[in-house]
Amino acid sequence: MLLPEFVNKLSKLRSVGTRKYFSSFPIANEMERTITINGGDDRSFPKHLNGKEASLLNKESKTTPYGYLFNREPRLVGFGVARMLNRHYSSQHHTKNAEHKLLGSIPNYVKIVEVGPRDGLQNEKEIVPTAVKVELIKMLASSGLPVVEATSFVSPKWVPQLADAKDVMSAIQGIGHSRFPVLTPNLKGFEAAVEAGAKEVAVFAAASESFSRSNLNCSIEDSLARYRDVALAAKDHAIPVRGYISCVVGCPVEGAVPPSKVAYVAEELFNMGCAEISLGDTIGVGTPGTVIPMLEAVLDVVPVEKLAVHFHDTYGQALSNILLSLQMGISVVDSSISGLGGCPYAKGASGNVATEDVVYMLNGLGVKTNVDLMKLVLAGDYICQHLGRSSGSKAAIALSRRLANASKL
Ligand SMILES: CC(C)(COP(=O)([O-])OP(=O)([O-])OC[C@H]1O[C@@H](n2cnc3c(N)ncnc32)[C@H](O)[C@@H]1OP(=O)([O-])[O-])[C@@H](O)C(=O)NCCC(=O)NCCSC(=O)C[C@@](C)(O)CC(=O)[O-]
Repeated sequence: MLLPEFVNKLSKLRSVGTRKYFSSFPIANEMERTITINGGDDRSFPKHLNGKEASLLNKESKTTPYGYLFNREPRLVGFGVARMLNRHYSSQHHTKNAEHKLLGSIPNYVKIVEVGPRDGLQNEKEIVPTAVKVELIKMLASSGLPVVEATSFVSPKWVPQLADAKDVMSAIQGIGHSRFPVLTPNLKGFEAAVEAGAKEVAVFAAASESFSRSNLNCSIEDSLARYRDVALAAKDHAIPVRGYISCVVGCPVEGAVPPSKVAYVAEELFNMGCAEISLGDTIGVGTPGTVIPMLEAVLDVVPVEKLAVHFHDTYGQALSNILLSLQMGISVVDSSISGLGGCPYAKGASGNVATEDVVYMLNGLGVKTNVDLMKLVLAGDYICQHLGRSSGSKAAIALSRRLANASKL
């Protein structure tokens, strides 16, 4: 599609029924911005496009950088249209919402920690090629995500999918502005991670004894002892350590987990120097009814600014749990692109909350994330194509559908 045709298409969009959405939209500026972004960043055109359309796009990409294809149902979609939808669903329409008395306590900015390349992929049976992982990480970083957890330096016998951790780390050195922490279960993993260029690491304990044994092959106390060694070594290297706690409301073996147990582990991780503590509902059983008492117990021992939440969406409760966590002052949220994920040692647990859904909700609340939702949708499309499955993000599915409909007008 050439530029004039594309602009025609946009004018048509403005004149047929979509006026109420787009009438105040500064098309010229937005087109300029789109062209600048795409012109300066050739990765805006993912390399996973199909046959004829891909070659057309490649051929035209220098002169028509606003063209974009979704390859599941090949069609040319104006990237400007994508941007318009992005704008339509952005916080610009909702900046006042956070001033409502029910939302007044939520933070102005939320840091999203993208865990898709690690938590999202670790459970995949088929080995995902290193190049695909690297491309995914690059796409996620280019969407503006401040933190993309890249991989794990764990035993390849335990998690074969992430056996290429060293290669992934070497391929992403120096890209973008995101931080790329990695999981390290012990000193051996920490040393390997540092050698591979990791600048941040994460340790992972559990609030349930049974889960600790199945995930780490040791008791909670033994895991904390290992993590003290990792924290000491990290201090020597000036490397920040994040501490995860799994099973903060429920365990696949033990059932309900008392808030006091979570608070105990959180305080231990905090005291050993963890810069951030992420509270994981590993099997996604929590509701606001169980998450509130757990958070209250942890907030008694760890300052709110050190806490993050990490919800899986097995029972569809993740967004409500995130909203109440924000209302309780937490401003760091973990999520996974397209809702990928599930822990190999938590059978039946479904994916993490989808990053696209979290960003969509935060945009609607007028909370800043600095993440470009449409670029996330493209990253999700890329990895779902590779895995041969549809997205677990409702927002991504709805936005893709709107794009498809807009392109037909
Ligand atoms: C902790 C261990 C290693 C203990 O595993 P082990 O078998 O008890 O350990 P070991 O010390 O006896 O070592 C066994 C073998 O592993 C090797 N090994 C030992 N350490 C490493 C290492 N770091 N990197 C590479 N290799 C390692 C070690 O060298 C040895 O090799 P061998 O002599 O047999 O050839 C194992 O249990 C493990 O790797 N567990 C990781 C499990 C995992 O990654 N789970 C998923 C992440 S947690 C999660 O997803 C939850 C979270 C964070 O997302 C939050 C939430 O949702 O709740």
